[in-house]
Amino acid sequence: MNNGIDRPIKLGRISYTNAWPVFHHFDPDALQYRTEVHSDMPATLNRKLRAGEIDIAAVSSYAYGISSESYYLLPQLSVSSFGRVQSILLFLKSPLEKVIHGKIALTTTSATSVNLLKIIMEKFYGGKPIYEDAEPSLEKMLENADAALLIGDHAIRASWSNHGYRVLDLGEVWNLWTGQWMTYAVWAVHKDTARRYPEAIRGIYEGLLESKSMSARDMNPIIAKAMSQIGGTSEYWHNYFRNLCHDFGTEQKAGLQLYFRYARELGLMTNEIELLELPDSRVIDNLPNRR
Ligand SMILES: C=C(O[C@@H]1C=C(C(=O)O)C=C[C@H]1O)C(=O)O
Repeated sequence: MNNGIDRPIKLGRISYTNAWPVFHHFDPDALQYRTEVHSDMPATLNRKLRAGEIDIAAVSSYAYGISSESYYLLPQLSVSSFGRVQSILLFLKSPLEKVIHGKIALTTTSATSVNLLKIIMEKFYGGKPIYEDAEPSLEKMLENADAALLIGDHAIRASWSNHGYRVLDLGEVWNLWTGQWMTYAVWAVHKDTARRYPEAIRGIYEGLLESKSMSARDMNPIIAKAMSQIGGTSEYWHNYFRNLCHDFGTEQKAGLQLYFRYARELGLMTNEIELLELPDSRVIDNLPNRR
């Protein structure tokens, strides 16, 4: 079933629930071209895409930003929120005044949110904390730190525990200070792969879009799966997915460009970024440098 392409296309899937709507109904076996799905934490997918170990993936928007010259974005796909996101959370053991000059433990699973936290701490709050990478385990992280950043299902589970800490939702803080959307993840493909295998990439892209729209029509199967795998109530998950947006339109792009600008101002990235989207496959077919 490889239809003339010499190897499978490797697709990276974020294992956190926030990306499920885009992947849940995606069936690699229904595609014309062989596609292997690799499920992982965002930071691992960021690294694997960068290293060329996978071809196309949902990645941290920050990871896209620092390597954007190598990638096309898949249009109309992101993980974004306008305000509260409920799964990018800073748990405070000490008062905020101490945290901003104290020590913060950062989950090793993230790239966007650790840099969003730096923007919030340094640019918005005028602090300069020390950051320390840590495995995503709330109590362990807080043994030696004033606050801990968790994302995804680690953050969701920790928010349900009876921890007694004050919690900041970084999507909410970003929106309060900027009035903008925040985009945490985007879908990116290596330009090389898109040029070499335009139809295979187009097939994957259309499969992801189809999954997104099926999920938008009926969230119940995803909510049932989240309840059985992670726990929580149907109401919690309805509300969680209502706050998330998987589109990537003008407003989400404006918010992401502002995030990139602030990251540049803090020296967290260097280049200006053009959000270059996957061209139509007929256009790719005619690109002069197609190999
Ligand atoms: C909304 C979320 O979005 C994400 C946050 C990411 C990051 O911080 O690098 C990467 C991918 C998404 O998982 C979340 O993890 O809760």
